[in-house]
Amino acid sequence: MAVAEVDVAFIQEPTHRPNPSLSQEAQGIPLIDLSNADTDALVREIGHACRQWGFFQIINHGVPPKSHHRVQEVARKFFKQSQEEKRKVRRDARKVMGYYDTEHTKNVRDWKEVFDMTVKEPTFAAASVDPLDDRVTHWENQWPQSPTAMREVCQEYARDMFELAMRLLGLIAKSLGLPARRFEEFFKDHSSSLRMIHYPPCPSPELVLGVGPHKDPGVLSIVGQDDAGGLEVKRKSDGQWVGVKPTPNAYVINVGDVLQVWSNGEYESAEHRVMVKSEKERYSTVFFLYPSHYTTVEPLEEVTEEQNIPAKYRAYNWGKFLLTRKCSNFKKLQAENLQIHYFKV
Ligand SMILES: O=C(O)CCC(=O)C(=O)O
Ligand SMILES: [Fe+2]
Repeated sequence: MAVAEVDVAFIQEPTHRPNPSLSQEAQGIPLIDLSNADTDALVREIGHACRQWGFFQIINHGVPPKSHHRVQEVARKFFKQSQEEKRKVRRDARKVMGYYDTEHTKNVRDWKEVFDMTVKEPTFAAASVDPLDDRVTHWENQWPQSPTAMREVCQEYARDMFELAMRLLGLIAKSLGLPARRFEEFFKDHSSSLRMIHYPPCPSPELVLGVGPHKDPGVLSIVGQDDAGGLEVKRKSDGQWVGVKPTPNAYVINVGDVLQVWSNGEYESAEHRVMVKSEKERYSTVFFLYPSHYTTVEPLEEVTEEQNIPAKYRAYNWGKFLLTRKCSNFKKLQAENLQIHYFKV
């Protein structure tokens, strides 16, 4: 029986199990052409996509296709190596970047292996989750011996992604009626990271998930996927899971929790998950845009006080939040990990 083939740690609760045979690719997930010379129209499109979906694809974004191909190629070479080789750059409680294959989303193990790198080197970070402890530490990357090009290829790709993320954020700021550079102050010592993910084929794709249902905690995420498919977003209008169609040379953008708080809920982070397949493996690359660790995340005055709208979220410290989440993704806990709704007023 198929159940016996996957470890029980991977098995989702019946209500969270995917339905690979019924999965439909959504009509209507916005596809936005970033080369549109009509900036006002572009800003309106972005605003609409953030409001209706919190999820959209972009094309003609200016990042050369070669940049994504190269990073996918090094990822493939890296993940093809033996477990022993990969574990030489294994992430642990002290070294938070590197290889990792036992991550849990909401306490169920994901059917995936990842390699994480921090973008700014070094990256300043909170030293502990204790709110009274104001010590700062820094995160560094670990690089494998092979493939030798991995470091350079990833660093270059991360630079491209950061530039693209800041450009998108400029358009998003405008769509909220703010100056294009309104958010820049939060990224002086940004704590963004880049993650390469490999989803191996799975004998029981109907019982597990590559990544369980979740919302991304940061500002926004940029996903580069291959042609395998499997990424699904929960449609806000009816709560239905719908597939995000792999589109050549496109990136998938999703709104994270920080943007939800900054916009005082005007834009909402979208819940998403990844299904796996029995025959086909999948590779993806995700850039997570995160502010400086010392950022106090709270609804912007321009969208609350100045418009007489009460703040819907309490302020919180980004560095503590990120570290708390990182620690909880590390192992199976007895309780739900820290979620943004805890900060709802
Ligand atoms: O692999 C993907 O397409 C998305 C992964 C994801 O949602 C995440 O790592 O937060
Ligand atoms: Fe995600």
